[in-house]
Amino acid sequence: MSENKWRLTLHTNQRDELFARQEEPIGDFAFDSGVADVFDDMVSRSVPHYDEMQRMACELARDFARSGTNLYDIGCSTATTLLSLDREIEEGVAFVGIDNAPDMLQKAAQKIEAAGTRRPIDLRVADIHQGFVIDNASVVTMLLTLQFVRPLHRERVLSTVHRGLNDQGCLLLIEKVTSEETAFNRLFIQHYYDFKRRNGYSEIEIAKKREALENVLIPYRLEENTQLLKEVGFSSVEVFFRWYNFCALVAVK
Ligand SMILES: Nc1ncnc2c1ncn2[C@@H]1O[C@H](C[S@+](CC[C@H]([NH3+])C(=O)[O-])CC(=O)[O-])[C@@H](O)[C@H]1O
Ligand SMILES: O=C(O)C(=O)Cc1ccccc1
Repeated sequence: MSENKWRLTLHTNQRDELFARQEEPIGDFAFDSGVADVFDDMVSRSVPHYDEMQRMACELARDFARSGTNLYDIGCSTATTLLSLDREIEEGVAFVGIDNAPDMLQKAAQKIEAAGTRRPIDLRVADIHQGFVIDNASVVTMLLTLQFVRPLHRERVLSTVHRGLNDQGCLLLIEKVTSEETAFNRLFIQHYYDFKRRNGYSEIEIAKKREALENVLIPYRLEENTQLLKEVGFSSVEVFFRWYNFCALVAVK
């Protein structure tokens, strides 16, 4: 690895102190360069069992991937999933990463370049609120991304994914979810914040991020997600992982 590539790899692993530092009033959470710089650390300290959910999603993706088709990762962020998938899945499957944040895709491109992949990875800047292309797909992954899509657009986004999948193709989804029972909801969120504390986030950091995400990350109930998937035409839907308010789903066309 060249010195430059090594530097880029290290750069991606900066510690997330975004909400520890900011003095100014909290704005809405955005995937800008500040977030992109610390994203890998942020996501691994903020999402319970992140590595295991990634591993399982890749394992299931491999079960459904077919040579001569496309695999799309919607909300690919810094390409963590695409890099794992590249090691798992045969080279006859073409990879496309979609994200609307140029700063995140820049990090993705750097990581892909530094890692060296078995196939070219097509990174596309696209806002899925505006429309996007899914074609001849055997696998689509949307890991922690549908939750950022405005509720009114979710059905259309999932319809586009369903239309672009081949028969027997699958969508892999990971979402933060809410519970219908407010008592459970409160407990699950408490335990989630305990998890963040164990991972080194302070009360202030937790509170500030919560505020920043308030109108940006809108979790649905598991049943709402399942119903939406069925409504747009998926024939079977199954939960493959759950930890309190995080849930992973596989849906087959
Ligand atoms: N409208 C949109 N159009 C396109 N992309 C969007 C949109 N809204 C948000 N994004 C993108 O969705 C990603 C969500 S992060 C995914 C993690 C990754 N999947 C992982 O498994 O490591 C999850 C998280 O931050 O909790 C970001 O990169 C946004 O730019
Ligand atoms: O931190 C949170 O509350 C989350 O739901 C996870 C997350 C991780 C990275 C960016 C935004 C949200």
